[in-house]
Amino acid sequence: MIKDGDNMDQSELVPVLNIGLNTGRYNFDYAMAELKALSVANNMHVVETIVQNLNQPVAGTYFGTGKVEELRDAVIDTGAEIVVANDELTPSQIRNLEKVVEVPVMDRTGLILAIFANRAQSREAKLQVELAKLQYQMPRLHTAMNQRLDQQTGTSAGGGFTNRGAGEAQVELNRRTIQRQINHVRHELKNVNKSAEVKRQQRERVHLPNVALIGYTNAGKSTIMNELIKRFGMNDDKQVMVKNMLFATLDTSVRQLQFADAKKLLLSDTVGFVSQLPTTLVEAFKSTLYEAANADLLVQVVDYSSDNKADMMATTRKTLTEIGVPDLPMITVYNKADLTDTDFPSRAGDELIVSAKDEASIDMLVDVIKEKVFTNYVTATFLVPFAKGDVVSYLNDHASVLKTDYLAEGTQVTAEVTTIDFHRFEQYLVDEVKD
Ligand SMILES: Nc1nc2c(ncn2[C@@H]2O[C@H](COP(=O)(O)OP(=O)(O)OP(=O)(O)O)[C@@H](O)[C@H]2O)c(=O)[nH]1
Ligand SMILES: [Mg+2]
Repeated sequence: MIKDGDNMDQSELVPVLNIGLNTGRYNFDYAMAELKALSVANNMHVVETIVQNLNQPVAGTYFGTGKVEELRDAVIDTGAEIVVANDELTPSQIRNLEKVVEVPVMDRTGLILAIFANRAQSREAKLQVELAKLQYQMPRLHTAMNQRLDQQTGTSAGGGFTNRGAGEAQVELNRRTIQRQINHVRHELKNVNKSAEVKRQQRERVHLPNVALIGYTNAGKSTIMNELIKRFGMNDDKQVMVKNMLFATLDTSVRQLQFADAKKLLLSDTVGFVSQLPTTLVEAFKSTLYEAANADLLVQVVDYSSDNKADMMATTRKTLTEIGVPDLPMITVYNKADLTDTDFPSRAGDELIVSAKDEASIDMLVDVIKEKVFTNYVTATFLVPFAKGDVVSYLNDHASVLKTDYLAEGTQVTAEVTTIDFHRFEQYLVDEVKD
């Protein structure tokens, strides 16, 4: 089930009309339900949906002539202020439709871009979305929606350009303005990337395993992240935002978790995927999903209660490939089992059926994650001279210490350590107990 927003005051939402072309795609109904949820995520309220069965879009107008007239009448009857199409439209289809319906026409790509532009938080995400939006606007300078998108997201370009009927000279001027802005944003991004890169390198130096929650939007990634932070996070760790809305998360958050046996890992919550992700946004995803691309383990979260979970998993796989995430070890977490009749928690190999709010489910998930990432541990005994107190405190902080004895020669510590730490402290080794 896709939800469309929690208790929003409809009067503050823009009335829109959704349109879609049913070309016989087997998941068409789901795609339309998702378009509605995306519209709501962009502060819109869907007053009507009109679909047409056609093998392919009409080149000039998307819908056939009769249907376009029906659409115009429906816009008048319902007071819809925008028409939102389920597919990516050509610039001329948008212009021709706008001429008839006399309200701005937006396509699925424009809608996703607008949501991202409104939600992006970090400077890097904002710049990536701005870049994607400028690239999308470039060939669509003639459309009314372009102007609206611009006003809505308050781009630095300011309003003013793109009026229908604007002269060619004006359009050319605007094109050059956009090109300059694209260059500027690209330049800014390089600087931001540098500082993000420094932070990443710092994290890498800590040598902690990196686990990333990934998957389709609204699957419950952030909810699972918060349950894990609640139980295993550091004291000052903030929770991440959970919302019953598509694209609640647009930036990656990384938190450190520590378990009772002192083992630690880094957990990242990432932006959710959606079908028909605009190609201009793939770049933006690439940089925000750096954490996923460099993870030791991917935890794919799937809404088990959705009839469309197979498609969502296929889209997730496809998007991971598109953004260049390599084939990493992955477990699959079928979430929201509480909304189904299936017993949970349960596990079959690398697949779990859980509910994020259920304690036993989180325990099972933690067990599987630990089993996957803490594989290179050895139990060893080190005799550390008293002068090397920092080594003992390091072991206390980073390893599961099983036994400590104060001997005449120094502190003797038996601990479970990573193979990296094992080699680091090999000089103090007394006895390696087992693998
Ligand atoms: N019933 C039920 N609801 C859940 C469960 N897990 C998450 N939810 C709800 O599903 C909605 C989406 O959860 P999020 O954690 O924001 O989903 P997300 O995968 O982070 O979504 P994006 O950030 O948009 O990619 C919220 O309303 C959650 O409360 C679950 O196990 N059972
Ligand atoms: Mg989220």
